[in-house]
Amino acid sequence: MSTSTRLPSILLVGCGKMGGAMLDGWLACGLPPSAVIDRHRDTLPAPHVLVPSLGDLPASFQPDVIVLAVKPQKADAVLETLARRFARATLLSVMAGRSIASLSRVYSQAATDTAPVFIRAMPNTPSTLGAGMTGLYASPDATPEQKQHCDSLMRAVGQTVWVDTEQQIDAVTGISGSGPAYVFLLAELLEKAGVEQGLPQATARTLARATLYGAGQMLHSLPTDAAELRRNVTSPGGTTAEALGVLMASDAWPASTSQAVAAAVRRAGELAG
Ligand SMILES: NC(=O)C1=CN([C@@H]2O[C@H](COP(=O)(O)OP(=O)(O)OC[C@H]3O[C@@H](n4cnc5c(N)ncnc54)[C@H](OP(=O)(O)O)[C@@H]3O)[C@@H](O)[C@H]2O)C=CC1
Ligand SMILES: O=C(O)[C@@H]1CCC=N1
Repeated sequence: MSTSTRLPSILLVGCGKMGGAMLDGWLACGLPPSAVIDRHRDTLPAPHVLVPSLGDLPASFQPDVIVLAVKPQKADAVLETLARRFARATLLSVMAGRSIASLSRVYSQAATDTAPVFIRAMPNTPSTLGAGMTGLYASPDATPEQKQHCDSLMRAVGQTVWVDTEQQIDAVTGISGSGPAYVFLLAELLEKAGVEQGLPQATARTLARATLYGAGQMLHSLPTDAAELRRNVTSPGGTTAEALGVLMASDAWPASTSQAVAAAVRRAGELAG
């Protein structure tokens, strides 16, 4: 997905699986001159700056938005360094769980006279293809311009939805942040089941992946309820009904999906800090 809105310049701290996925999408959308702190990448296309640590940043560099994409457990050291360098900053955190209160506390303790504004985003890795889904929450002191900057960044790599409470970001994490992993697990399990039914592995893999792609395309392109799309596959007395009878038994998918999402949301709460 592309955007006609001009993207803000960024300082990206943490360029692993999620930071890297977003960066790929932003570079494809004409990111203005920005900087990335990363110890693994060798190059970044001009005019962007790649440095191994915050201390190596050009002194004059002032991004519109600082994107925090390190692990929640590693945030404090990063925030302490940032606070000493950027007194006024818009910080977009994609970290699961870490609350704005805990991030603000670390920032303010590290340097006095700071006025950071935190916005939380929960993206997902399909952002790398412009097919991301991001939930966003802004602290009440965020200005419309700061929110717009963060929204345009995340819309450049997919869809965005704003939520009303910070707690709801944890629910977003359990559904769409972690969600691609659930889908990839289904691909793995379908492939395995195909092999169990006598198909060559490569054939089972193609069938599983193409089926998830096709079904995903239908969900993306059609306004039809998922339940109706499911019923359209399910002939009375046919094969799908037999399979769904297994999957939809109360102790199978319905319960395990709810429990899995609840476990993710609970873990996000534990990471709040
Ligand atoms: N993966 C996902 O699908 C999603 C992840 N997130 C969130 O994104 C964040 C990152 O997760 P993920 O990308 O999976 O993790 P990764 O471990 O892949 O990426 C984190 C990156 O941050 C780097 N890093 C650590 N400390 C610093 C530092 N001081 N300065 C610069 N870079 C640093 C790490 O480098 P090194 O290895 O050298 O330590 C690593 O490259 C997490 O907070 C997670 O909650 C959110 C949504 C989805
Ligand atoms: O597993 C995690 O904690 C991160 C957040 C959502 C997806 N990956």
